[in-house]
Amino acid sequence: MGYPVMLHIANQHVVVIGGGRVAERKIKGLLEAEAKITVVAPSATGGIQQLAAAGALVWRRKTFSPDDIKEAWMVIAATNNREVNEAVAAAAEPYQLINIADDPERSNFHVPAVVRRDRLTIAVSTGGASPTVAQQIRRQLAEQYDEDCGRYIEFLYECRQFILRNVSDERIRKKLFKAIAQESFRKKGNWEEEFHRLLEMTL
Ligand SMILES: C[C@@]1(CC(=O)O)C2=NC(=C\c3[nH]c(c(CCC(=O)O)c3CC(=O)O)Cc3[nH]c(c(CC(=O)O)c3CCC(=O)O)/C=C3\N/C(=C\2)[C@@H](CCC(=O)O)[C@]3(C)CC(=O)O)/[C@H]1CCC(=O)O
Ligand SMILES: NC(=O)c1ccc[n+]([C@@H]2O[C@H](COP(=O)([O-])OP(=O)(O)OC[C@H]3O[C@@H](n4cnc5c(N)ncnc54)[C@H](O)[C@@H]3O)[C@@H](O)[C@H]2O)c1
Repeated sequence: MGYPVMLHIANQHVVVIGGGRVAERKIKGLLEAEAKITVVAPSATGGIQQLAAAGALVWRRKTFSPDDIKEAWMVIAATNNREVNEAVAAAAEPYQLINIADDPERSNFHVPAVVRRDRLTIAVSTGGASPTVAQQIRRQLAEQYDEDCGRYIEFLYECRQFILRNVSDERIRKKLFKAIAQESFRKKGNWEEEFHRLLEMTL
C-alpha cells in the first residue's frame, strides 16, 4: 500500500529519460510543481521540443548513460525500451526517487492521476491496478470539484492567514476556521462580506 505525500519539488532537479508521450505527460505535471527538468532522449515529442525551445526545460539529445542521473533528486524512466528502463533503475542510488514507467516493482513511487484547483490537489491511485480507472475517477472528480471550488479554497487560504496573524485567542481561531469551512457558509457565495460579518460578531 502506497503512502501518499505532497512533495515540495520546486527547483529540485528531475531527470526524465525518454521523450515520448508518457514522458511529456509526466513533465507537464512536474512543471506545474516548478521542478527543474532535464530530458535525456535521442528524440522528443513536439511538445517537449517546444518546452526546450522556450527554456522551460533542458533537453539533452542523446541516449541514456548512468552519469545522466548522478545529480538527480528524482528520476523518471519512460523510454520505449525495457532494457534501457532497467538500466536506469540499476544506475539509481537507493536515496533517489525513481519511477520506471513500465516497471512499478522497481520504482519507489508512482504517479497518481491529479485534479488541481489552485491550492486544492486531489490525487487518485489504484495502486497500479488500472491507470485507466484512475483516469476515469479523476474525470468524475474534476466535474464535481469545479473552478469555483478552487476560488473558495483560495479564499479559505487568505482567511486562514488573516486569522493566524490577527486572532490570538485559540478558541476563537478554531471557531472561525470551522465556520468558514461549513457548506452553509460556502453556499452563501459572498464570502468576503460574510467573513467580515463573522469577524465583527465574534471579536
Ligand atoms: C494515472 C497516470 C498518471 C500519469 O502517468 O501521469 C498513470 N498512468 C496513466 C495513464 C495510462 N497508463 C497506461 C495507459 C494505457 C492503458 C492501460 O494500460 O491501462 C494509460 C491511459 C492513457 O495513456 O490514456 C499504461 C500503463 N501504466 C503503467 C503501466 C506499467 C504497469 O502497470 O506495469 C502501463 C502499461 C504499459 C505497457 O503497456 O507496457 C504504470 C503506471 N501508470 C501510473 C500512472 C502508475 C499507477 C497509477 C495508479 O496507481 O493507478 C504506474 C504504476 C507507474 C507510473 O507511471 O507512475 C496516467 C493517467 C493520467 C490522467 O489522465 O489523469
Ligand atoms: N506509466 C505510464 O503511465 C505508461 C503509460 C503508457 C505506456 N507506458 C510505458 O512507457 C513507455 C514509453 O511510452 P511512450 O508512449 O512515451 O513511448 P514513445 O515511443 O512515444 O517514446 C519513447 C521515447 O524513448 C526514447 N528513447 C528510446 N531509447 C532511449 C535511450 N536509450 N535513451 C534515452 N531515451 C530513449 C525515444 O527517443 C522516445 O523519446 C513504454 O515502454 C510503455 O510501456 C507507461
